[in-house]
Amino acid sequence: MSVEPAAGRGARTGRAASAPDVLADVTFDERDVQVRLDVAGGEVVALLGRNGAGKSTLLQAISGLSVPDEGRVVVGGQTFVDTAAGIFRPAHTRGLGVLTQDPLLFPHLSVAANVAFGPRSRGRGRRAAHTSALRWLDALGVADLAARRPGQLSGGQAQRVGLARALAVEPAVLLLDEPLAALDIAVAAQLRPLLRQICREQGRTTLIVTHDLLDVLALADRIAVIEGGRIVEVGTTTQVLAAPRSAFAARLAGVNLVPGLADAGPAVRTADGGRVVGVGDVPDGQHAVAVFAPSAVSVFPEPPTGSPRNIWPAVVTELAPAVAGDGAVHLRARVEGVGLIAADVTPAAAAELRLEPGAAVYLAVKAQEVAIHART
Ligand SMILES: Nc1ncnc2c1ncn2[C@@H]1O[C@H](COP(=O)(O)OP(=O)(O)OP(=O)(O)O)[C@@H](O)[C@H]1O
Repeated sequence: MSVEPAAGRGARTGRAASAPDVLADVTFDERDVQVRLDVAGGEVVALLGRNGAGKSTLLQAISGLSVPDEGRVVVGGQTFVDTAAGIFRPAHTRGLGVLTQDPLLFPHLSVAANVAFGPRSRGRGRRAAHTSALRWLDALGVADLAARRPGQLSGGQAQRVGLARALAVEPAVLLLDEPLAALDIAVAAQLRPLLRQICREQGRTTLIVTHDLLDVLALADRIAVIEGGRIVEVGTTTQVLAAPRSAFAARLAGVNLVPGLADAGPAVRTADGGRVVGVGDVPDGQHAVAVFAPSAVSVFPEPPTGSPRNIWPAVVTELAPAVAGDGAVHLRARVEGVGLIAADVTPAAAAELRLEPGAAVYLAVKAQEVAIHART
């Protein structure tokens, strides 16, 4: 897979860290949205929050699709919006790469013409724009679809074309609004590494709205959580997931995450000598994370017999009613070398196992229940 960097964009280290690449400080009265966010050059920020929180409104303020009642939007030193000074640059003059759930391709144009449209409207000649479109389609693995109409594409193909179109304008900033949400899991899993390469490995300043923990883990340097039109939590991905302060981040972090390096197994080897076996294809030695649900963890008083690949002695540290309120007991137990692991057990099992803080137990997790992903 090869995805070329857009001309003129530096690597992550290539930009001055002093000035933010994106500054948005905007208020929408009717929507009750008031947010301020800085994004540094080359940084990938994930915007999280429940439906209606204001994530898309923030992206629209930056892209020019919505006009704030008050505030400023400055990208790469250029003022796109300054309500006090009466400045508003229309969306098509901002040179940003935008991709939403639905790539909104022009149905009457071929795939190649859709991708060439941006460069054309920015003054490139027909031939140069076409050549650039083919280059981007090739980089995204869909060159063979150049002559098709959007109606002849699958969802995943259309999203690759949408990404090629967003990149063909050589955007200063990428704005991605749930780009994988409409795709089925297998197609999203194919596109995620491509997005990772485009955003992170090539150091493109990116804002991505997502509900998916896997997107956050694979792509984001920082997380900003929006609730009720306000940013309630901002931090590095590791900080927010390790110690979430907002309800949304806590729910997102409700899964077990074990970071480390990938090794054959496939498995994740932790810095403290622990190992979690799972399913995944992260190359050996790369940063990886093992992800599994508390419901996938079984608790035993003695080492279980049978097939689970992960069996760990553990000490219970905490018991609480499960967040879901379904009558299950939510337990945390410390596993040497692996860390704190959350497990859900039924109240009957909790009683039978005499689970209480300090109890010595064994945790078992089947390898098939553990997803191993590349990590930021
Ligand atoms: N075009 C619009 N005109 C008026 N109000 C709007 C408009 N679009 C969104 N809103 C309102 O603004 C608030 C924020 O909506 P927004 O679409 O930004 O949320 P979101 O976090 O992106 O949600 P979702 O995850 O559902 O896309 C909501 O109360 C919504 O009803």
